[in-house]
Amino acid sequence: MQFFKVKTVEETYTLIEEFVKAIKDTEEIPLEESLHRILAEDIIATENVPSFPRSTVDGYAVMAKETFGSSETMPGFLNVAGSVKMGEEVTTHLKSGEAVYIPTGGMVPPNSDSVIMIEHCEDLAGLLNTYKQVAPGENVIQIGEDVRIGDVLIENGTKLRPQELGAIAAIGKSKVTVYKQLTIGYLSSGDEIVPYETKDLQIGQVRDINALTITSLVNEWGAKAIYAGIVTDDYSEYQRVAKELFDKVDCLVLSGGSSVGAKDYTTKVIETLGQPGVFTHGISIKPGKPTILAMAKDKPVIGLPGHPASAMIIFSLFGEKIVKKLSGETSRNKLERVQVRLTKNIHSSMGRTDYIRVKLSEKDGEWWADPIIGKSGLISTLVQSDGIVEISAEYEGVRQGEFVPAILLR
Ligand SMILES: Nc1nc2c(c(=O)[nH]1)N[C@H]1C(S)=C(S)[C@@H](COP(=O)(O)OP(=O)(O)OC[C@H]3O[C@@H](n4cnc5c(N)ncnc54)[C@H](O)[C@@H]3O)O[C@H]1N2
Ligand code: MOO
Repeated sequence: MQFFKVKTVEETYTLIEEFVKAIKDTEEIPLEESLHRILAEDIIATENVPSFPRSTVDGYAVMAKETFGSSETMPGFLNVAGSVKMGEEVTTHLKSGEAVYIPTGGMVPPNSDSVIMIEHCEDLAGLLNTYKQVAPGENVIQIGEDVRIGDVLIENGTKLRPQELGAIAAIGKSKVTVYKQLTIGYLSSGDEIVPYETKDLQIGQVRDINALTITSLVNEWGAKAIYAGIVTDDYSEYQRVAKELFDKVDCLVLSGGSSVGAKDYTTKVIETLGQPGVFTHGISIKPGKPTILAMAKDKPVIGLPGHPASAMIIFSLFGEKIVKKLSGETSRNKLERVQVRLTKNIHSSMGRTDYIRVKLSEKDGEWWADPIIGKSGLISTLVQSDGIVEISAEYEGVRQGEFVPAILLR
C-alpha cells in the first residue's frame, strides 16, 4: 500500500518544488488595493526621488567649508540672506558668506551643500553665529538619493508590503500589475462533522474546526478561500462535491479521511481528479503522518489529516509552500525559523521529523520554548502555542537548554 511508503520532510519539499508551477495570469489593479498581492512586473523608477535636494532638519543652508573651524568658543559668522519656503522652488544661488533659513523638507538652494541645525547656531539680528562645523552633504537628501531614475525599484514576484506600496507611491505610479489572486477550495469530510454553528451536538458529532483554521490561514496568506461545506463518508457524494469545487479553484484542500480506515476515501477521490495524481501519501513526520499531496491537471490537491492540530500544522508547513509557489511569489526567503532553547528534555524518534507545539517566553534576553503536551486532536494545544519547534529526523531527542529551530505561529 502506498501509505506506508512515507517520504521525508525534505523529499516532500523537493517534490512540491518540482510539481507546483506558478499561475501566470495577471491583472492591473489600483495601488491602494495591492497590499500582500504578488507583483507581476518590474517597477522601474521613472523619476528621481527626491527630485530636488531636501533638508532633513530645521536650520540654515550653508556652504559647509564656510563653517569649518566653528565651535562654541570660536563661532563663525554668516549673513542671513533670507528663507526657503516649503513646497517652493529656490532659484537664487547662495553666495559666499551667506546662510539661508530652511525648514525640514525645504529645497536646499543652489550652491549650498549642507544645513546647520538650528540648535548649533544663533541668528543675532541677521548675523548667524555658527557654533559647530558641518560636513558637505550633512543634513541633506540629495536628488535621487532615495530612488534613482532607471533603477529596478521592486522586482517581479515580490509580495507587496506597506513599504513597497510607499515606494511605488513615491514615483507617482497609481496602478500595478499583479498575479491573479489565488482561490483555494476547502472541503471538510466525515460523517461525524457538523457545521460549527450547530447548537446542540448529538453524541458522536464534532463541530467543524478545520474549516475555520484552514480558510483563515488561506486568507492570511493573501489568497481567497472558498468553503464548500462538509461531505459525509459517502464515496460518490464526496467525489461529486470535490470535483465540482476542484473545477472552480486553483488548489483544492480536503480535510479528514486521509488515513487508511475503511471509510477514508480522500486518496481515492483525489485520484479521480486528474493526472499525475498522488505524489505523496504518508510523511515521516509527527503530527500528520497520513498527509496526502497530489497534482491533478496542474492543480495541487492537499489531503489534510482530520485531527485539528495536525491539519493546521501540516497546512502551515506544506500548504504555505504550495500557495507561495502557485502565487508567483519569488521574494527571497525571509526568516522562517528562529533559534530557541528548550525548557525540558524532549524525546523523538530517529527517522521522523517531530514538530512540537511550544509556548515561548523571554528570560535574560533569550527565548525559551516550553513544550505543550497534548494529542494532535486537541485544538486548545495550538491556542496555548506561540510556535512549533522542529526536531529533525536524525535526532533521538533534544536535551533541556539545547537550541532548536522554531516556526512562529502568528
Ligand atoms: N492505522 C492507523 N490509523 C491511523 C494512523 C496510522 O498511521 N495508522 N494515523 C493517525 C493519524 S496520525 C492521524 S492524524 C489520523 C488522520 O486521520 P484522517 O485524516 O483519516 O482523519 P479522520 O479520521 O477523518 O479524523 C480524525 C479525527 O479528527 C476529527 N476531525 C476530522 N475533521 C475535522 C474537522 N473538520 N473539524 C474538527 N475535527 C475533525 C475527526 O472527528 C476524528 O476524531 O489518522 C490516524 N489513524
Ligand atoms: O500525527 Mo496524527 O497527525 O494526528 O496524530
